[in-house]
Amino acid sequence: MSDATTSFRETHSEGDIVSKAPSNANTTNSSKKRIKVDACVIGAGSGGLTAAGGLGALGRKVVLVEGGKMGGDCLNYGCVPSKTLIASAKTAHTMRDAARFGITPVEPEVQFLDVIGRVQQVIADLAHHDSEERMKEEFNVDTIRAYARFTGPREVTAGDTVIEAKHFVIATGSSAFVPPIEGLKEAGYLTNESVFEQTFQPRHLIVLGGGPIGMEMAQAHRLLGSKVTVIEKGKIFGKDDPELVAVVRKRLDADGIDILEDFEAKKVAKDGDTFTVTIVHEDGTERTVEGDQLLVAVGRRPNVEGLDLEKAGIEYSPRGIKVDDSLKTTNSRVFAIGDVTGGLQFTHVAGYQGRLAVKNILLKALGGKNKTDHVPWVTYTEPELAHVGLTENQVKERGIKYSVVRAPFHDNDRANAEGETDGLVKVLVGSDGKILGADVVGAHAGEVVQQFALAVANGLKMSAFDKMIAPYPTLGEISKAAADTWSFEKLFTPLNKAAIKALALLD
Ligand SMILES: Cc1cc2nc3c(=O)[nH]c(=O)nc-3n(C[C@H](O)[C@H](O)[C@H](O)COP(=O)(O)OP(=O)(O)OC[C@H]3O[C@@H](n4cnc5c(N)ncnc54)[C@H](O)[C@@H]3O)c2cc1C
Ligand SMILES: NC(=O)c1ccc[n+]([C@@H]2O[C@H](COP(=O)([O-])OP(=O)(O)OC[C@H]3O[C@@H](n4cnc5c(N)ncnc54)[C@H](O)[C@@H]3O)[C@@H](O)[C@H]2O)c1
Repeated sequence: MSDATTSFRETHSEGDIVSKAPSNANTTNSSKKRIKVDACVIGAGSGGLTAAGGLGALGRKVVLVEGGKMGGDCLNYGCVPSKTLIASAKTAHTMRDAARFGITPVEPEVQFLDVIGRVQQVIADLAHHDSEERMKEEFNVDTIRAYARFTGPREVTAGDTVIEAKHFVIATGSSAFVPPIEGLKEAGYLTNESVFEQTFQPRHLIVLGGGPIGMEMAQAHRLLGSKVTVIEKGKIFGKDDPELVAVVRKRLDADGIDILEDFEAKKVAKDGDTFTVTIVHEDGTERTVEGDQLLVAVGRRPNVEGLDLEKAGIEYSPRGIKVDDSLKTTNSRVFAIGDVTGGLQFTHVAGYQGRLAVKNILLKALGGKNKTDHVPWVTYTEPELAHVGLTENQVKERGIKYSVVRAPFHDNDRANAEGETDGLVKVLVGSDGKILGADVVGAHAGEVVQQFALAVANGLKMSAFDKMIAPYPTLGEISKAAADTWSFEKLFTPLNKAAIKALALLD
């Protein structure tokens, strides 16, 4: 696949699942235009753009169908706007926090609407990358702007076009899950689709859910000056290592975010501008939280509604479309990738699966298998929280023998110079020295974890760091420090020490 292709932005009951696809099942197909293509990709988000671009670049006749905005969640309602909002929040924090650098601190005057304006501008600046024009010019991919639904095992209808294709790739992503809480619908709420288009700065933002979306948005709003309360039914950052989560928690507490763990929302009421959320602790105690805005971030649901998957014999559940390890659905001509499969929901995973689907369509059995043991993820709070490979729980569940190596940020010269000493690298090492997984918390953890992402993806051992010279002074040296600690412990066993002593005597 071309480099250009790989450079795409990897790119509501049980509750309400808001289908992005309007139901148009009653329209007949006889009056519609019919086209025949090699491949039809449904959804122009991180996964779909990558798959369509790859197939197009390799000479296939491809049609891409997008019902909403080109670029999907990542560009419009996810990664890009969230990281842009966080950038403004960090700037505000730096101004307040300047005293420790010998600079008079100032309380920033946050122009919230300008902050939101910048968010929308950054989206607009990047939109060309995921545009119909670029798809056509660079990859010879035609785009149809309509919601798609299956009208047969090898046929999709989108707007006034019936598409027959040898292969289909479903990449329709996911939507915010809205839990069935009494009064929530009536009160109204923000999701990831509306939080970046707010028209006023919340005085007190209540965030439902302490996962990555909830925590990134909670800290960003707090640093921009809003009061913030997080209501989490379990523990915040439940998928990450608690030892490292504690480091982020210390900072969130210092920022003044009110975090209520083991609390579930029972009822929401709105009176004028005020939301009152009644919450119940797992021990049964009840209390209320009042605020002027409410963000629902309690997880995602795959966009399977409205696709008429039954007509193509594609099995699915509310948790996603069923795929095998080649990403094939129960219809052997149809692949599914990204959030809609209900697996790890990250842009880089959607991109990875997009490339894999291309390989499997073109090379069939010679393609490749979907693997997740080497997938990294980063949550962009301050400090950042990053992970790659197996988690400690997974290592334990699999009965793998392992040891743990730690290297703290406070021993690193650059971290001290930058005033960023709260952090830790924690590496899980197999008995053969193989790097099984790594967690990093601290400034730029998302960059620091990349050395381990390379190592885990390539099955490298800790000894691979021996030959590496890390430039001084960098945060990357912390990874090398962890490897040095491991090598030192392995090398200087009592037996080896005795041998070295004996050799020294011979000298
Ligand atoms: C607030 C937030 C922050 C995030 N931050 C990060 C981050 O920092 N890093 C990271 O890796 N991930 C992040 N994610 C996750 C990331 O956005 C998703 O994992 C990624 O966008 C999934 O890509 P996808 O291609 O599967 O789906 P999407 O990008 O959502 O694309 C799906 C597309 O399909 C279209 N569609 C749906 N149904 C139909 C239909 N029937 N017909 C035609 N088109 C249809 C939709 O309109 C959409 O454009 C974040 C998510 C959110 C919500
Ligand atoms: N930096 C990143 O890469 C990034 C950022 C944001 C989102 N994402 C992706 O998007 C996905 C979805 O993020 P998310 O934060 O919405 O989901 P999540 O599933 O990761 O977290 C949701 C949280 O809400 C809690 N919860 C569930 N029901 C609740 C209720 N009724 N009341 C209170 N709390 C409740 C859960 O215990 C959980 O901690 C992530 O898993 C991730 O894959 C990635």
